[in-house]
Amino acid sequence: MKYEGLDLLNNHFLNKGTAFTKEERKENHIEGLLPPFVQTLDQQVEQAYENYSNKDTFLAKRMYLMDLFNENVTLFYKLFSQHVNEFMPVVYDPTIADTIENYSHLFLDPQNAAFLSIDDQDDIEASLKNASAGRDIKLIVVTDGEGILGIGDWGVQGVDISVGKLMVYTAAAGVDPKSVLPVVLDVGTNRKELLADDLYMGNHHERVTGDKYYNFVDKFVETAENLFPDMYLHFEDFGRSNAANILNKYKDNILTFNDDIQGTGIITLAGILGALNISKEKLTDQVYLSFGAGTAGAGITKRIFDAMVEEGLSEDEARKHFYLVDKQGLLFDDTEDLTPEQKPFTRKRSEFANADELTNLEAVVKAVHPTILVGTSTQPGTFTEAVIKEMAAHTERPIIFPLSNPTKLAEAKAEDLLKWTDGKALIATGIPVEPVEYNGVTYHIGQANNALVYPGLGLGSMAVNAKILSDGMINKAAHSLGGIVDPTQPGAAVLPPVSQLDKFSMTVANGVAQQAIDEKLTTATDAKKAVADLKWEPKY
Ligand SMILES: NC(=O)c1ccc[n+]([C@@H]2O[C@H](COP(=O)([O-])OP(=O)(O)OC[C@H]3O[C@@H](n4cnc5c(N)ncnc54)[C@H](O)[C@@H]3O)[C@@H](O)[C@H]2O)c1
Ligand SMILES: O=C(O)C[C@H](O)C(=O)O
Ligand SMILES: [Mn+2]
Repeated sequence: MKYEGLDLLNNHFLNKGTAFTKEERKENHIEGLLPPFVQTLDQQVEQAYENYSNKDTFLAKRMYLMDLFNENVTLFYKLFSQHVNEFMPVVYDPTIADTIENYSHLFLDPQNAAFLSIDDQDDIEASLKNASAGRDIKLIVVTDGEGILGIGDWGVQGVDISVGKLMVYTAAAGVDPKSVLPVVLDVGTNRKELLADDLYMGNHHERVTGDKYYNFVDKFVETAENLFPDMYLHFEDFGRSNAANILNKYKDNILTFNDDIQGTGIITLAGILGALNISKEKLTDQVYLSFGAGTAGAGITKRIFDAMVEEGLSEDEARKHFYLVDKQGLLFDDTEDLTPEQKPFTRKRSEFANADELTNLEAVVKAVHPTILVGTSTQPGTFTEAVIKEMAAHTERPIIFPLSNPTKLAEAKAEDLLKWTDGKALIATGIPVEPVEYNGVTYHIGQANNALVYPGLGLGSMAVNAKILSDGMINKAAHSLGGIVDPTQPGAAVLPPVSQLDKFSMTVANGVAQQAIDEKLTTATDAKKAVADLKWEPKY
């Protein structure tokens, strides 16, 4: 189908705006619809950046960028690619949390998303076809909005996380924006203020659960697979009771990925390897404490556990290095309401003289002397001075990762962690943090956010159209981020900087594609060529 006239200007994939040449304007019947001067893409970028810079708040900046995306995808990504560091917190976390909480009130445009309602299941196929509009979809990010970041259940408003994650795929790894589709599964919401809000745009009923819920997810997966057989299916921010079930159901049969479980596991392992590269310690000597053992906490624990086993420990030996703390305190084998993912990492009460007192983080830190403390609890400020000083009293370079997002939920601030440990802590945070000056040293703080790996992992997997996403491919991604940061520099970060996101996404993509080839999960033979062939660039 040929687009011309206003249809062309209104198609954000094809629109070049003021960059349409005189000839193109004539040929496509848009002469007179634009100011006469023909601009270059660079001039458009300059003008857009000026406008962006004049907005006062992150929210206003984000709204401006979303408008730009809706007008001209090429311009949006060219601009994004030139300001990755500056735009990430605006296009993505933490600002995206504000737009999700206020989605129904801020709403202007559905941004190509497919809205699938559990109440209209016969429409699934038509909805996916309508939203894809004939495009060859290779990547879907789907959410059901139940476990958005750490802010919980936001129903259909969670669609913005699918939109935002996809924008990062393109900015970081050059995934073709024409090949992606954001999807939200609207199964209701349990957030009372949304149900009571007349302007709430989702289904006004509580979440549907059980068989009806899982059948709906099944129907979506099956329909999407039929329509888009080469698709990479990325699950995001599902609730704690469903995320792992869904991953386990599909991971051995289709090319699928759970970002909160697997993506977070990869980036945290990469961060820990980076920290150990600085401290020159061994992974198998570490004592690991997970504070918050939900989707992310348990997913990370499993990844670090697997890494210890790969480094030579038996499963039983490796398990002894792990402690999980959740709402109930330290998790024991007799703790009530354990999730299946928590069970393998519980402890026996008989291991402790004071087991019944281990109901809070400080008591557990005192009892087990962790060398690594990872926070995925959604509980702000819980890495207190007392907790951190106790930890630092028993290990030379404590590895401390407060990963809860968005900013308001982080377990601690990097500057406090450095102060409380006299600059010894090896830190990574979930959200971006400016470098911290302490005692004359500039400490760079790594961002352990899955956004540093999922784009490359996805591009590599899609490039070779791997049958599934294997543990080997995941492992490869985790080991691909080493060697970029110089660990001998004082204040070195444990992870490479977001400003190099595009570069190391390619390293991850190439490594993952090669691993898929080595494991015979693809018919492709040349990883680098496959990745380069799939990579999209913003240009006219
Ligand atoms: N940095 C990253 O890349 C990344 C990735 C995924 C998740 N996260 C963050 O991790 C957090 C958790 O996400 P999730 O998907 O695992 O959510 P989740 O709901 O599955 O898990 C949260 C866990 O914290 C526990 N918890 C609640 N209160 C607690 C308390 N007082 N003490 C100890 N534990 C407590 C809950 O019981 C639950 O098990 C969120 O803030 C999210 O933004 C960060
Ligand atoms: O979205 C993020 O910033 C990371 C992660 O997927 C989360 O749920 O917090
Ligand atoms: Mn997430």
